[in-house]
Amino acid sequence: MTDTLSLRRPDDMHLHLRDGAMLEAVLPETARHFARAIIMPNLVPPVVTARDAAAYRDRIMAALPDGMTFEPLMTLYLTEATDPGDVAAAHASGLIKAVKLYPAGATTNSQSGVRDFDKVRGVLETMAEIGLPLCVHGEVTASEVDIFDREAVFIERVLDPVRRGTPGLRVVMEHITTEEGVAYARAGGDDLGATITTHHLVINRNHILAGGIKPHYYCLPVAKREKHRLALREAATSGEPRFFLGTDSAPHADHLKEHACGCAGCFTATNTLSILAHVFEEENALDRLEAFTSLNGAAFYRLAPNDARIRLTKGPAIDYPAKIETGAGPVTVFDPGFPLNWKVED
Ligand SMILES: NC(=O)N[C@@H](CC(=O)O)C(=O)O
Ligand SMILES: [Zn+2]
Ligand SMILES: [Zn+2]
Repeated sequence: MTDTLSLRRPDDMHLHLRDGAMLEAVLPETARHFARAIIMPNLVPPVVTARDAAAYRDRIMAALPDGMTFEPLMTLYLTEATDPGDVAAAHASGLIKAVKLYPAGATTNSQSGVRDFDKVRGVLETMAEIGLPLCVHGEVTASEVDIFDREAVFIERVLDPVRRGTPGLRVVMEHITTEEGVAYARAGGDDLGATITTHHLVINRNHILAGGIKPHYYCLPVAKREKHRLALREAATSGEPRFFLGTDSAPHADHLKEHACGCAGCFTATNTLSILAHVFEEENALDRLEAFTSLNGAAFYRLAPNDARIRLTKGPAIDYPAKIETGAGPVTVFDPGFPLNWKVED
């Protein structure tokens, strides 16, 4: 029986660090275990220009506690006014690793996102030329589309036409939640990747709604029915290069989650690796955990994998905080609903 695991230091290819007091509190939770992360740009106001991204990167590095190392991989928030020249320059200088597409109104702080895809055609064409990935929040926003169908409908109505209209565009389907998402990612070539979150491997929609509403399990895309969770577990543990970890760890202060109109997002940075080891062990796939957390994402982003390693050991249930304190209020740590026996060693 395996009770020790050594992995190359992981990368989180979809992370929300926020800003200010929240950034200060959540950054160490990620930097403790992860070497790098793709940093989501949905601040208020969003990170739209190269200048915004450089300033945000500096604030992240200033918030990093002494003695910790971490490399933020910056992204730009795509708007209908984004300048292709600014994007190309930010890529050429090494400042940004991706551009993020939020359909306007799809999720937290997406109101500056894209409504009319014709308006971003020039940027997408530039990105295809220079090989810069587009990270996509893949949900339609049409009010008549059922929230549980919004990902599958997006693939058909938006993602597939955009990809066909911009040959060579490299795309990451972010936080996929459905068997349709898994199948579409699999049908693509090397220019298509997909992130899978920790929480979508653990919860289905019953966790949110059965026996009382559980706001800390509410995120977007919303967790779907059990067959979709099983499809995600199969994909994540398959070792296939197109699937990699993007935790989408998305902190919101408790008073904004436990609210009549609660925010979407699960905060998983603190215990993600312990949960993933548990899930991969259940699927008899511990030998493929490193591909998911540390190799596949780096390869997609054309980065060398990290040289440093982390070690996990299996033992008595670990302790982790139910909440972390932040200057913006307490933030609840995702509760997987089972004890965690895999511990990341210091
Ligand atoms: N995933 C979420 O539920 N929330 C994210 C936004 C996002 O990634 O869609 C957030 O910024 O809070
Ligand atoms: Zn999203
Ligand atoms: Zn996100």
